[in-house]
Amino acid sequence: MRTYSRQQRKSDKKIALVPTMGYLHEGHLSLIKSARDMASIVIVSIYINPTQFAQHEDFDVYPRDEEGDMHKLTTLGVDAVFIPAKLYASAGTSAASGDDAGNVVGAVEHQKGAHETFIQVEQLQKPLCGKSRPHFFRGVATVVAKLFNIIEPDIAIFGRKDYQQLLILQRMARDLDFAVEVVGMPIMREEDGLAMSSRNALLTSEDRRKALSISQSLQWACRAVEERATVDAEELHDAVATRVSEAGGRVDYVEVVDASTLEAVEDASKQRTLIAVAAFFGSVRLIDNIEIT
Ligand SMILES: Nc1ncnc2c1ncn2[C@@H]1O[C@H](COP(=O)(O)OP(=O)(O)OP(=O)(O)O)[C@@H](O)[C@H]1O
Ligand SMILES: CC(C)(CO)[C@@H](O)C(=O)[O-]
Ligand code: BAL
Repeated sequence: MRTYSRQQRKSDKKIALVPTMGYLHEGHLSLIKSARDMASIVIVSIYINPTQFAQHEDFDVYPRDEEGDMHKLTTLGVDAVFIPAKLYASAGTSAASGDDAGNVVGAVEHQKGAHETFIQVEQLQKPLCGKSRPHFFRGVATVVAKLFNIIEPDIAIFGRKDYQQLLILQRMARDLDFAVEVVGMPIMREEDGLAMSSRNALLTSEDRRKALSISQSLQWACRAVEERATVDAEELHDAVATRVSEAGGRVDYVEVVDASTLEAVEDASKQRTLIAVAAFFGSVRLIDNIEIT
């Protein structure tokens, strides 16, 4: 992979990377189309990264369709697809592969003599998804750093659906001087408003209908702030959480935060505000968010 991308660099080609976990939908394809506008070489990676899944999470059932993905990518005319068999295997079952308490958290395969280095973006990884998935962002940052080192792209493109992930990767690139511009793109939605996600394929049709409560309540909250019906973060939190749980979702979190720092705010009209939701429908965990400017 590195040989290919270095050849492109030698002929002064600008390289854009779109990292994914496959099972591609229109959200991914929109990132790839933007990549095409920004660079002359577009590389897509597909890797279901075990280090970002806890052992109890859905690594084994995560949707996969390599043939379908390759068909979509060929139709879009991407220049290269990187599908590594294995990017990360952890060296041990002690603190090297565990959380602060020394527990093993990733679904990663443990192999003697394998990897033991991780990247952590200390503060930004703590709130929102970091609370219920403490292993998650360390796994993401480590594997994305490896992709950056292998491919050496000029630009890397991520979706704003995974908003905290985007902020963390921007911070990692800045803090560690990666020569990569980390760019965020808008959330693509189904016609009825549901944020596109590979995991939507795991929803029953009834849960698919219930899951609409996420985007609908976020839209409602955004209007409420814009119309000054309510700007109080606690009220917004309670209203969104109630709507999602009354629809049958199990709320993981609803957070009303400063969109740059992810710190809690009191008044949603005072700064660029992010309202972010994670909720389970059946065993499927979905995330979505809305930015209020
Ligand atoms: N609806 C969407 N709109 C824009 N970008 C998206 C959307 N869904 C995912 N992405 C982006 O695509 C990239 C790859 O994400 P990934 O392969 O995990 O897809 P996903 O649909 O988010 O899957 P999951 O169901 O695991 O959340 C990430 O940068 C992610 O933010
Ligand atoms: C960025 C990523 C490809 C890292 O594994 C993943 O978290 C994703 O698909 O959003
Ligand atoms: N896009 C998020 C990947 C994950 O939830 O593991």
